Amino acid sequence: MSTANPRGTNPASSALTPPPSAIPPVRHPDAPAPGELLGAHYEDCFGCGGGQPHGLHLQARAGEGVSITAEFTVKPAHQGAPGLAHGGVLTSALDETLGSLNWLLRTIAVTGRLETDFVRPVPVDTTLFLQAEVAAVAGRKIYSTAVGRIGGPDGPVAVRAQALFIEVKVDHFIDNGRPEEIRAAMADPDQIRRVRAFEVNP
Ligand SMILES: CCCCC/C=C\C/C=C\C/C=C\C/C=C\CCCC(=O)SCCNC(=O)CCNC(=O)[C@H](O)C(C)(C)COP(=O)(O)OP(=O)(O)OC[C@H]1O[C@@H](n2cnc3c(N)ncnc32)[C@H](O)[C@@H]1OP(=O)(O)O
Repeated sequence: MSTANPRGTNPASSALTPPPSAIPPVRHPDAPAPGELLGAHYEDCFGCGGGQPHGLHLQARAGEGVSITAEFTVKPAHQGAPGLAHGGVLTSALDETLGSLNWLLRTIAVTGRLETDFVRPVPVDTTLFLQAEVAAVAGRKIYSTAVGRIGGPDGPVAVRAQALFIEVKVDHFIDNGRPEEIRAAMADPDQIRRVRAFEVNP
């Protein structure tokens, strides 16, 4: 996937254009190897968790450099129009894929802005083949792009997105999440291990 013109003919808003001071992303030395499945970052995540019956159950795999591939199959629960995926659900799949990129940087970050181009309708039962990469980093700001294809990893483009993620500390979740879920997450050793992996690294 090229970052030269990730949206085809549609320009992104200026907030999604890296500033001149931006630098190329650096893959963390402990990032999962290319081809490795990342697994869910949180069991109850709508995008990747196994604990959400109607969630996307998106599976992301590390790619080369700071890139990710992922697959998501549209289920009847994801419809907007009869037999077609809801646009917001497709954007969620893009958001999740783009968010997964931050694992390769070992940075905790949240979506600040996300713009989606819907290029083709996506029918129920279709698998969306997603590819995403970080284009540039400027301080806490991470600029990324993603594309979703149908029919196969090299099939026609159905959706494209450009995003700005903002780096946050783990306190972002602790301070803002509903206490019930935060307490449960903090009592789960697997969850703590996943978060610590980010915190102890430079
Ligand atoms: C113990 C339990 C913990 C459990 C945690 C579990 C897991 C965590 C680990 C790993 C996660 C891994 C993968 C996640 C994968 C996928 C998930 C999908 C991702 C999401 O779905 S995540 C949900 C949606 N997301 C939000 O819920 C964000 C709500 N929001 C805020 O929380 C604040 O808004 C925030 C923090 C974004 C910024 O706030 P802030 O105060 O920290 O920083 P500030 O405002 O100063 O912005 C700094 C610079 O970014 C620029 N900037 C900011 N926002 C911008 C925008 N929208 N457009 C253009 N520029 C923007 C400013 O202009 C400034 O730029 P400059 O530095 O140049 O002045």
